[in-house]
Amino acid sequence: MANVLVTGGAGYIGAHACKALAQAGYTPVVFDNLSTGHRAAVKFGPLVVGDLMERAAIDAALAEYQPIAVMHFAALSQVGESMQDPARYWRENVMGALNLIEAALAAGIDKFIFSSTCATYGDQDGVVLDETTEQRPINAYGGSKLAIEQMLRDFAPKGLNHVIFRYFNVAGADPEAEVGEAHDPETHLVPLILQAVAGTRGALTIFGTDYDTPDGTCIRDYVHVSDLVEAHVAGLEWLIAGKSSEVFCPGTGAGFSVREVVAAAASVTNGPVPMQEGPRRAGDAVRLVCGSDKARTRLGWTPDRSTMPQMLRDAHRWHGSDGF
Ligand SMILES: NC(=O)c1ccc[n+]([C@@H]2O[C@H](COP(=O)([O-])OP(=O)(O)OC[C@H]3O[C@@H](n4cnc5c(N)ncnc54)[C@H](O)[C@@H]3O)[C@@H](O)[C@H]2O)c1
Ligand SMILES: O=c1ccn([C@@H]2O[C@H](COP(=O)(O)OP(=O)(O)O[C@H]3O[C@H](CO)[C@H](O)[C@H](O)[C@H]3O)[C@@H](O)[C@H]2O)c(=O)[nH]1
Repeated sequence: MANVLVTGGAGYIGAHACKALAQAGYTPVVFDNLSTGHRAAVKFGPLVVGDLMERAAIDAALAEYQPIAVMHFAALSQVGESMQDPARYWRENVMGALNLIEAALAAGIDKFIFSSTCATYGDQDGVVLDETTEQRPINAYGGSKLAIEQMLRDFAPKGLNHVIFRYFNVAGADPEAEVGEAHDPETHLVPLILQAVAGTRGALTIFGTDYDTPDGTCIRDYVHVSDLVEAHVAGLEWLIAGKSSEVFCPGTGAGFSVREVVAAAASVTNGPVPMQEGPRRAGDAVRLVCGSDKARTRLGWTPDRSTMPQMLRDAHRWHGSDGF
């Protein structure tokens, strides 16, 4: 079975990608410093504990496992933290990616799949976001991801073919609850709602109820993590087939407000969601919804688990399990 190096494979999305890769017949080799990931999340192949800031550690992993491709999930990824400490985001995200890209090229790898984000668009309310939308990030997290996208375009002529996925909001968990979302601190809406329902944390605070939306709360495009990682396997097979470097926005085109997610969670969990209304969170865009079918039409991707009840049910099942 061919090896694929999965940086960040001990984290939320990377661990799901490892399961999808294993199911598709690849061996996922995780490279992770365990800063936000979990050793117990690495279930589908070997784990190399290493840091992308150390080029020699990447070289050693590539020499030992000889992967055919790299999936690069590892990153610092909190918008608020990136506004507090931009230097760390520029240093670790950008330098880590540069080390990885140079090491991959030196090892003769020509396929690279990268986790980018709709945070590269900045706050463009009223604009339907797709692969052609101008990118104007408003924080160091989005800026660092945009820099890595540019880096990949600059290195393509050297022979590194790439697929860039600009994610919107990722939610849910493996339907078999083998892996799931476990961040500490948690900042994402769905796990915070489920923790509020379970009583493992206080009431959910809705960040802003005076936005220019039908119910006053922010709107996001949520994709099921298992659908998202299937897009990555399709992206890998796209590159294996010798197709061109591409950007895809794997969103669903459906927008849900915070209140709509809370109401759906109350229905799925059969319980009220303890909540309170609070002020807006700095840096939140009003509406981030994907306006493209490119991933469906070109990759043949069908995000059929990405209904709000399904994402909430799978996340709820995972949160009710023993976790990692
Ligand atoms: N979760 C989302 O909704 C979302 C949305 C858009 C983009 N993304 C992107 O998807 C990727 C994965 O996100 P996630 O939610 O799974 O995050 P996560 O924090 O759960 O996983 C990141 C993993 O990378 C590892 N890591 C971080 N820095 C490292 C380094 N220098 N060297 C080696 N390993 C390192 C961490 O230990 C962790 O296991 C990130 O690149 C993130 O920016 C996530
Ligand atoms: O306690 C909370 C947490 C979140 N929200 C709201 O719920 C929505 C979703 O918030 P998340 O924090 O779950 O997700 P974001 O939309 O902020 O972040 C996502 O998009 C970002 C880009 O804007 C990054 O890519 C990030 O990694 C990704 O999770 C937002 O309107 C937010 O204000 C609340 O009301 N209360």
